Amino acid sequence: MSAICRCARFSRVSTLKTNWMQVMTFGCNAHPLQRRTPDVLRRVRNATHLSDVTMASVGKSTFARLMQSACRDWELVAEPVSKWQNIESGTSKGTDASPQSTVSNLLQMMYQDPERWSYTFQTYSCMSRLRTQLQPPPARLLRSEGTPVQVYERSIYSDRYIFALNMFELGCINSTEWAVYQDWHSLLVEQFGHQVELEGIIYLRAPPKRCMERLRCRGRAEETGVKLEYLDKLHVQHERWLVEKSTELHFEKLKRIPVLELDASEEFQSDPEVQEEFIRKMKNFFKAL
Ligand SMILES: Nc1ncnc2c1ncn2[C@@H]1O[C@H](COP(=O)(O)OP(=O)(O)O)[C@@H](O)[C@H]1O
Ligand SMILES: Nc1nc2c(ncn2[C@H]2C[C@H](O)[C@@H](COP(=O)(O)O)O2)c(=O)[nH]1
Repeated sequence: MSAICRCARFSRVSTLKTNWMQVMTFGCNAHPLQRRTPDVLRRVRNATHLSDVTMASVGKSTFARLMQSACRDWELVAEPVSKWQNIESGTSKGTDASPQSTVSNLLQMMYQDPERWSYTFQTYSCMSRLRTQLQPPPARLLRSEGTPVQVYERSIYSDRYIFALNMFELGCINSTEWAVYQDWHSLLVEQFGHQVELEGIIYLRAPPKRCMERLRCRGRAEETGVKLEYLDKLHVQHERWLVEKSTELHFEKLKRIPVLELDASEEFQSDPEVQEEFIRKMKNFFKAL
């Protein structure tokens, strides 16, 4: 790492959301804007997936509000779900036809016909996560005198090691698609290097049944057909990766990344004591990175 990079160290965090887990990762970033500041910037991404991880509904957005109200230097970068729901394509059929535009809901297509659309969905979700991870931090964080942290809801790693892997194991992505996905994913990680590395992961852990209750409570139309078994599978993927450490990972730094586990089954939304405990744990975690 160059001297310039050293004096402008960034931490990136991403959250993974799978069934109800969220992950944040931190990493060192060498974005040009970041090089101009001597501050230590911590970026957090939450995935969690996973929220996803998605099944989602572990409470990422709720957690994000808590984080941001706790500290001005902490920012959670949301996942572009609305982009997945509104993909605009221009169509121009024949010379006389005036150009028309169609809007597709890829999230809905993926849930309605996962065998047909999962690979397409993972290419688009991964691309949108990569784009998010490559964005420079906002000026407010760059100017901060404190220890800024950016947390991403999910990362390109939860895309691969939670969702895409899960879809492959469910048979919704075939072995050819899986090989192609892994090939370009590894190339992207290698090419973008430090810009996509994470320094830590925050795992918002909750039982799939609790996530299912929250998912129903949220009432997103595309998710009406989501079954508890699907959330169970996402939960297992999170546990394998973040707790049992049995998922086969392909990136050295990711194998050694620190993980902060928070019990998201608690009603942290309305309990100030639980909120304070979360904040204390996060502060200690960020400090130790
Ligand atoms: N800790 C919590 N306790 C109780 N309800 C929660 C909690 N976290 C989230 N919820 C509720 O669950 C639903 C989904 O939460 P949300 O934060 O939107 O999930 P996500 O962003 O992970 O998809 C919302 O209706 C929210 O009010
Ligand atoms: N198949 C995939 N589904 C995904 C992925 N990322 C998110 N999702 C789903 C999960 C939810 O239904 C919705 C948004 O989730 P939140 O938990 O963030 O609200 O999208 C993915 O990579 N693959």
